[in-house]
Order: sequence, then C-alpha cells, then structure tokens
Amino acid sequence: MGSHTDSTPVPATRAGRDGLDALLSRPDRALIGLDFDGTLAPIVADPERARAHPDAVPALAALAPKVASVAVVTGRPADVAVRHGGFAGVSGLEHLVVLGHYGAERWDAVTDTVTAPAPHPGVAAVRAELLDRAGAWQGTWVEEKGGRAVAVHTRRAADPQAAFDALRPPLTELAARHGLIVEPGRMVLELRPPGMDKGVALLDHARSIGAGSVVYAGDDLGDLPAYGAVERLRASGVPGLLVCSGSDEVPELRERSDLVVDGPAGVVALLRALAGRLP
Ligand SMILES: O=P(O)(O)OC[C@H]1O[C@H](O[C@H]2O[C@H](CO)[C@@H](O)[C@H](O)[C@H]2O)[C@H](O)[C@@H](O)[C@@H]1O
Repeated sequence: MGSHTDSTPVPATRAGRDGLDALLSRPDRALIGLDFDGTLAPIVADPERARAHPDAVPALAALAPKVASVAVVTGRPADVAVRHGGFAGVSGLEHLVVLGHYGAERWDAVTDTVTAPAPHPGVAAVRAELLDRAGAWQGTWVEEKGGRAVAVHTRRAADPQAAFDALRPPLTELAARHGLIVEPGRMVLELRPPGMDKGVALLDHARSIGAGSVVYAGDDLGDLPAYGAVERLRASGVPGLLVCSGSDEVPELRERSDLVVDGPAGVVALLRALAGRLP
C-alpha cells in the first residue's frame, strides 16, 4: 500500500511508480479516468442521494486543464452522474467526458449533450417482471436506469450480503432469458445489455486521444475491466497507475491496485496533490 505524505502518495509497485512518473513528466499526454460511486462520491444507503465529495469538483477543475483528458467512467446513466457530480458548466471542466452505462453512453461537457444507443428491449421486459415481484424481497430496492438497465439494491436489506447472494441466481436467470447480463457491484445486481464494459470504454478513449499515460481510480467489481485496460496499455508501452478507492467490500480491486487511498476523500487528496505538482 502507498503511504500518504503531505504531497503525492507513493505507489507500492514499480509499474505504478512508472505510471505516476509518466503522468508528471508529460501531463499533456495523460488520461485520468475516474469511477463515480465510491470513488468520487461516498457510498450512501440511498443511491438517489449520492453526491460527489464536496472537494471533488474543485480538485478536478484544478487538474483537468493540466492533462490531456479527464473522463468519469461510471455504471450510472451519464446524465445522472453529471447531475449528482455537479459537473456541468464548471470552469476548468470544459472538456470533461462522462462515459455512462459502462461506456455505452457519452456526455461531453463542451456540448452538454449525451450520445446513447437505442435501449435494449430486454430491459423493459425484466423491469416488468421485477415490478411484478415487487415486495418479494424485503428491504431491496429497484433502481430504474433511464430504460437502459435496472439495478436491484440490497444495501438496505436486513442482511445485505445474504440478500445479494440469494438474489444473484434468479436475477442471472432472468437477465439471460432477456438477452441481458448481470453486473454485480457493492450490494447491487444490475441487469444490463452485454457488449460494453469500462475496459472497452477506457481503452477506446485512451486510443482516441493518443494517451501517453493513464491513471484509473475505482472501487468496485465493475472497475476491474478498466484495470485490465490499463494493464493492456502497460503491456503495449503506455505507463499506467491503478488506484483503489479503498473499502472493505471489494478486496479484489485492492489486490490488483498500485495505490490504495482512503475512499473518495483520499481520491480527492490525490487529485489535488497531482494538480499541485503540475505546471
Ligand atoms: O460505476 P459506478 O459509478 O461506481 O456506479 C456503480 C453503481 O453505483 C451505484 O450504486 C452504488 O452506490 C450507491 C450510492 O452510494 C450505493 O447505495 C450502492 O450500494 C452502490 O452499489 C448506483 O446506484 C448504480 O446504479 C451503479 O451502477
């Protein structure tokens, strides 16, 4: 694990230190990718009340003009992440990109528009079946994600992990019957279309801007493909730094990261430190 000092925390791995060095020496070629929930926004019991850490936008606005690109890569619909993040119309974030629905959607600050594919018909079908069963799983809550996915949350159940484990097989069967996949996350099982993930989204964006280095920070299982993308980039000679916004809920991410920080407050401190190190 990296240790925090007053300045930039030090990655625990050689690859991570190379990624950080590359960012600091050529910031104009650096891509900063950030997950939203659990990374920029503290986890809360009600997903509709999740908001970016109060210092996140100022830190991003200080860093973004100094690097090639800052992209928020999230499972949320892009417009929801923009609203909950407070990302629109911010000086310094004129070129922010939000890749929503695991990269299926894209919001560009410069135009303030979202581009998205047509909704998958399976989503309406599973939504109808889930609403039929409303109340069957006590304490769970169904999040409707703009007609493009539905997520069953168990955080507010009496035993969140037991509810998650019990629901996973029937939801996997339901998703498969309608051509969808289940995306497991922190006390959430999301039913969504296949074919896109955060790794594809991050890699496409990195290639489209010709990134010379990549930093990616995440906290959840859905971020593992983005970690994989950074590892692929490293293998092709593009240095990268994997940051874990630490929690006890997802050890898989912590184990693959170069640097663990203390949740969204730690991510914000890192962003601020990076901005402070760059001209
Ligand atoms: O890719 P992300 O930006 O991390 O989004 C993943 C899911 O995040 C949200 O759920 C998570 O955050 C909630 C609010 O803090 C929390 O209550 C829940 O337990 C977490 O799983 C969001 O509601 C989902 O739609 C996202 O897919």
